[in-house]
Amino acid sequence: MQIAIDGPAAAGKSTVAKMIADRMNYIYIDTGAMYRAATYKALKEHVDVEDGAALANMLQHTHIELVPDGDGQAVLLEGQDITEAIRLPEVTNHVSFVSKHPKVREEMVARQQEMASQKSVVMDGRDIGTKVLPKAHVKIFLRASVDERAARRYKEQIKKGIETPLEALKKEIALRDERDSRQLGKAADAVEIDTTNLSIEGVVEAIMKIIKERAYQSESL
Ligand SMILES: Nc1ncnc2c1ncn2[C@@H]1O[C@H](COP(=O)(O)OP(=O)(O)O)[C@@H](O)[C@H]1O
Ligand SMILES: Nc1ccn([C@@H]2O[C@H](COP(=O)(O)OP(=O)(O)O)[C@@H](O)[C@H]2O)c(=O)n1
Repeated sequence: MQIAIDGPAAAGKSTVAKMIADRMNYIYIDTGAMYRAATYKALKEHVDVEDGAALANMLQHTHIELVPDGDGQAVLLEGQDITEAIRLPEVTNHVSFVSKHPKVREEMVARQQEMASQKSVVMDGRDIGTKVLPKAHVKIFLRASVDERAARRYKEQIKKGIETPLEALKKEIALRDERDSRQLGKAADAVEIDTTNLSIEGVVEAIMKIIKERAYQSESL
C-alpha cells in the first residue's frame, strides 16, 4: 500500500503524513528531509549548489537514513544526527537549488522507490504522486494560501524560540514556491484538499475517508 502526499512548503504535509502513517501502521518517509540532508552536506563541503554533476557525484558517497524516532523521524547523515540542523534557514534557503538538478532528482527518486518497495508507506514531498510512486493507491495534494502557510511557520518557529517576522516568512515561502515550481506536481488522479480553513484533525479525517473509500472500491472490484 502506498499513500502519496504532495504540496508546497508548510501546507501541512509532514504533520498529517506522520499521523496517517501512525493510524495505518505504515512507514512514514519525508522526502524533503533527504533533499535537505544533501543540501546540508553540500554547504558543509563547499560543493557548488549550481553544479548538478558535482552534487550527483557527492551523492554517490552520501549515506542518508530516515529512522523512526518517537512521534517523528530522525535524519542521519553518515550516521550523524542532523535532524535539527537541516531545518536551519541556511539549508531551507538553498535546498531548492540542489533539488532542481535532474541528476540529483534521479538519484533521490531511485532511493525513495527502493524504500517504498519493502513496506507499506506514507510518503510526502513534491513529486511523489507524479514521479516517485505513480501507482500509489491514494494520492493527496495539499494546498493552503501563502498567508496561512506563513502564519503556520511563524507559530512553529515561535515555539522553537526563533522569531522571524511574519512578512519575511511570507516572502521566503513565496520565493520557495517559485523556485520549486518545476519540482512540484499534482498527479491527474490526486485528490486536492485546501487546508487553509481546516484544522490538522480535519485534514487527517478527510484523508482517512479517502483511504477507506479507495480500500472499499478495490475490494468491490
Ligand atoms: N491544517 C492545519 N492547521 C493549522 N496548522 C497546521 C495545519 N497543518 C499543519 N499545520 C502546522 O503548520 C506547520 C507546517 O506544517 P508541516 O507539516 O511542517 O508542513 P509541510 O510538511 O507541508 O512543510 C506545522 O507547525 C504544523 O503543525
Ligand atoms: N519530493 C521532494 C521533496 C522536497 N523537495 C525539495 O526539498 C525542499 C524541502 O522540502 P520540505 O518538504 O522539507 O520542505 P517544507 O515544505 O517542509 O518546508 C523543497 O523546497 C524542494 O525543493 C523536492 O524537490 N522533492
